[in-house]
Amino acid sequence: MDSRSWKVFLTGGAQGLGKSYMDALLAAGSKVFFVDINATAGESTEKEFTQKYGRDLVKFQAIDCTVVKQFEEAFATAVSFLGYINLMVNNAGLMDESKVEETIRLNYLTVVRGTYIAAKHMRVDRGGKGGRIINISSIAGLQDINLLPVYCSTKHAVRAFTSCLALAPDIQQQGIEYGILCPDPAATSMFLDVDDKKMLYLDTFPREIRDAMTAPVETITKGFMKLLSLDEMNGAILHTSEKAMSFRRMDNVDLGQTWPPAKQDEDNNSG
Ligand SMILES: NC(=O)C1=CN([C@@H]2O[C@H](COP(=O)(O)OP(=O)(O)OC[C@H]3O[C@@H](n4cnc5c(N)ncnc54)[C@H](O)[C@@H]3O)[C@@H](O)[C@H]2O)C=CC1
Ligand SMILES: CCCCC/C=C\C=C\C(=O)C/C=C\C/C=C\CCCC(=O)O
Repeated sequence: MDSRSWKVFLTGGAQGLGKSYMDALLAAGSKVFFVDINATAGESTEKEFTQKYGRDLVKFQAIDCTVVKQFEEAFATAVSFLGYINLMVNNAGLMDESKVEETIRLNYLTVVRGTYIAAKHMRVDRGGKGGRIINISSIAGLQDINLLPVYCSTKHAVRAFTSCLALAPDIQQQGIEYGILCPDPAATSMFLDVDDKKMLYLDTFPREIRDAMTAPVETITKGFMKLLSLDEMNGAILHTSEKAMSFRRMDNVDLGQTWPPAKQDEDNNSG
């Protein structure tokens, strides 16, 4: 567990993984402002955490994160509540292959927007106090998963975007560190409510296999807290599964001028 106390802005915290990250952050002494489009679930989570940790430590606002004005205004309200923000968690996400625009808008454009809003506030070289930005990608941001072409590409985009920011030449002056969490499938509504519109070729993915590879929410939260506990987090990509967690680096394999690749090259490149 990280010993620092954080002033946190988190998106999509009403339920699922975001709620669990907040629970761990609050238990470790942090103060959290969270937003979610689901007002009923958000208010219920706020009530639960207020009773558990105290009224001054957690605040919820119902917004649609894809609406830039709502996002900016909620961030400003969060700064008033917290004093400043030194941890931004872009967590809200959607997995539904039948909703192409909505998925790209929430999973990618909104993460870009949220990252820039937080970075503007945090940058030490522009009068801020510095901080960390953790963007939630997925195993689908590390591998090509044929069941989820749209979702998968948004998670690759989140991972690539965040890695690019971590490589900025003025990163030290910014005083910001960028990290990426890549969870395996986890037992949230995203997993429990999956159907053959949300995921392609679902019939090729038997229920027993799905269940066997799905991690408890607590396991993914341990990964989140591990990432946050690093003395130097900038550029870290942490994959967290039911069995293990491991840091990742993206490699680009040169296959030469022959296509299709030899069987051995294909196998070496299949993750
Ligand atoms: N559950 C899983 O297997 C995995 C999830 N992830 C990622 O983790 C993140 C959280 O996922 P879960 O907790 O599983 O999902 P979830 O569906 O349980 O929670 C997502 C939350 O985002 C909120 N949300 C949706 N649209 C919104 C909007 N426009 N504005 C504000 N809030 C909005 C929902 O109301 C919900 O509370 C997502 O980015 C997801 O892609 C990554 C890997 C695995
Ligand atoms: C077993 C998963 C079924 C439903 C998953 C629900 C939500 C998952 C969200 C993710 O971000 C995880 C992404 C992909 C999971 C799907 C398949 C994993 C296949 C992994 C592999 O081929 O190695």
